[in-house]
Amino acid sequence: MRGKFITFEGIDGAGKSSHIAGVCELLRSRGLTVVSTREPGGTPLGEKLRELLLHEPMHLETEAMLMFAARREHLAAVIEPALARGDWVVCDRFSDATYAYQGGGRGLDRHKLLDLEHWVHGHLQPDLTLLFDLPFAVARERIVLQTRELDRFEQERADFHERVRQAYLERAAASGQRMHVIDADRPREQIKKTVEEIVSSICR
Ligand SMILES: Nc1ncnc2c1ncn2[C@@H]1O[C@H](COP(=O)(O)OP(=O)(O)OP(=O)(O)O)[C@@H](O)[C@H]1O
Ligand SMILES: Cc1cn([C@H]2C[C@H](O)[C@@H](COP(=O)(O)O)O2)c(=O)[nH]c1=O
Repeated sequence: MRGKFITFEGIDGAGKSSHIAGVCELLRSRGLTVVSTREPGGTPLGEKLRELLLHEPMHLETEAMLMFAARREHLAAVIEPALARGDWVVCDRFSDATYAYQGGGRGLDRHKLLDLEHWVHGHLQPDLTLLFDLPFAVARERIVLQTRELDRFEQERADFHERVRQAYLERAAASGQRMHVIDADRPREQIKKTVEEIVSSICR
């Protein structure tokens, strides 16, 4: 039987990465084989593209096309073979991020993104997407506590991140049952409980 595809989304610093390992553990405890991966990245080529995308200035359309180029490689080398084997794939970001960041944040025409999406993954969509939602100011406070250098996206102004957040919420509202909005402005333990309840609902 084909595996399931779960993605995590949210503005930078929303706290999603903190919960990915827990979800993989939960799925493995139910006897499932899990592949945990991320975008942009997830393959040797994708990780090289990630470095460029996060640190090298580039034209907006170049950015969108490189996101989808990395995704094409990721789908071909990792995601599609894993799902075909019956493994479950847990991915830190996927195409919803392109609609939110390149579409909402940067203002790229949605039709161009639809064309790229159709080319790269046709009708394949995640079975479940967890959208970690919180105000930008809260996410920013969390990010500044980290001592590392901020990447190109994290360095963007508040209005960029507000548009990304809005685009995510609009996408969630239009997604039917696929996307679940999680209030991420709460203590970690409460979020963990919500995440586990949602993920458990698709394990049955
Ligand atoms: N519920 C929470 N309350 C307070 N701090 C949190 C919470 N969840 C995560 N953090 C902290 O916020 C920071 C960002 O968390 P994390 O890296 O999980 O976010 P992220 O959504 O994956 O971010 P990015 O997309 O930028 O990689 C980390 O320092 C993490 O320890
Ligand atoms: C997949 C994808 C990602 N991004 C942005 C979003 C983040 O700012 C970075 C990735 O960093 P993270 O630590 O893994 O969150 O890339 C994007 O703009 N468009 C995309 O499609």
